[in-house]
Amino acid sequence: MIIKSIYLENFRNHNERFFEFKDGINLILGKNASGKTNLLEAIYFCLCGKSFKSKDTNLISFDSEYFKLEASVLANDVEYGILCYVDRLGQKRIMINEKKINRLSELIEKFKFVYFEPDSTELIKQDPKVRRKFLDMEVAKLYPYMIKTFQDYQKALMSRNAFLKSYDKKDIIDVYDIELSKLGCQILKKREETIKRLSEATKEIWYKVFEDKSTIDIVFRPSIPSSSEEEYYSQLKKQFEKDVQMGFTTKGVHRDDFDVFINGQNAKEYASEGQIKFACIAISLASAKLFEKPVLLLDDIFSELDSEKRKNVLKLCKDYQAIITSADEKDSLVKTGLLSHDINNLIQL
Ligand SMILES: Nc1ncnc2c1ncn2[C@@H]1O[C@H](COP(=O)(O)OP(=O)(O)OP(=O)(O)O)[C@@H](O)[C@H]1O
Repeated sequence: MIIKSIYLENFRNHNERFFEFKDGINLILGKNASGKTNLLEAIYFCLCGKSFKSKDTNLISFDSEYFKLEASVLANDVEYGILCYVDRLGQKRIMINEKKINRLSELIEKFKFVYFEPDSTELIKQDPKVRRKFLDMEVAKLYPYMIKTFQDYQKALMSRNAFLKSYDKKDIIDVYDIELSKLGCQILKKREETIKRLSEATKEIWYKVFEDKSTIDIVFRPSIPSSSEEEYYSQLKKQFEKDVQMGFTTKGVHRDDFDVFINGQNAKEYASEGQIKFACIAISLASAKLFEKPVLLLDDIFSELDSEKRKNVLKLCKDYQAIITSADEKDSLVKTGLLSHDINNLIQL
């Protein structure tokens, strides 16, 4: 897949800008606060219909009433024109080839991308919610039909929790337990599969980029480890008294987590900041291997990497279209030899 160009109108600090990209490595250089992250956010918005961090109206330039994005994308040999429009009243319109889309999942079905942000280290350091969100995004990109399963599970969970708070008849809760077991098991299976593939790919990347003898493993921690709906259901049932006491569902896929181990030690507890950053880079690049030629959106990936590691990252990126931002001065990149390394397009903001 290739992003050929994007036009931004009143999107954050970009009032009217047009950017063209090439296949291979596109390096965007610019000073702090020049709008590099905002440009990646605009591309991200076009590819999945939302921002990675902000609500839609916050993306409108401070002094404007709306933002508009127009991206030209080539995916599976088909040309797509994506138009996104949001105004201050929160009205939102997303069109692909002049046809309004009904579900955001239509975007995720067509366009595959990987996004690395400087805050990606939160993936390891933060609470399980962040990891579940990341994992479910990976699952959704691999199996777009799972988006509906996630939504249905959330609805069933909320209904069960509401019922637990005002519980009086045990038999009614069974309806929710059956539904949660069915959906929960589907989610569990897909998360397990995805973690397995991600872990294998991460090991490969880790070795290629960091070229040392340390090891990395990703280990899934399901809240209800089970291989069938019946087993899931009976474990859910076992928690029933506790759930009534607590007033919410204490076990299920909404409490799943995964851990990252470096040299057999849990990274969250023992890894250095540098190791955590490397692990997150490796996981992001590994995610790219799960799809067929996704676009890589890599924000500030070079900071804290020495020149050897930067070159290794670039080597891995050159098989994709990668849009990489950096606050480094062009001269300093020339000095480290980075710019002689297959940069296909250099954009100075
Ligand atoms: N809605 C908005 N309207 C106008 N400007 C905005 C809006 N939201 C953010 N900005 C501005 O965008 C600028 C930040 O842009 P961005 O985060 O893309 O910078 P950057 O080039 O990635 O910087 P750094 O190298 O420091 O990460 C800030 O000056 C911020 O005030």
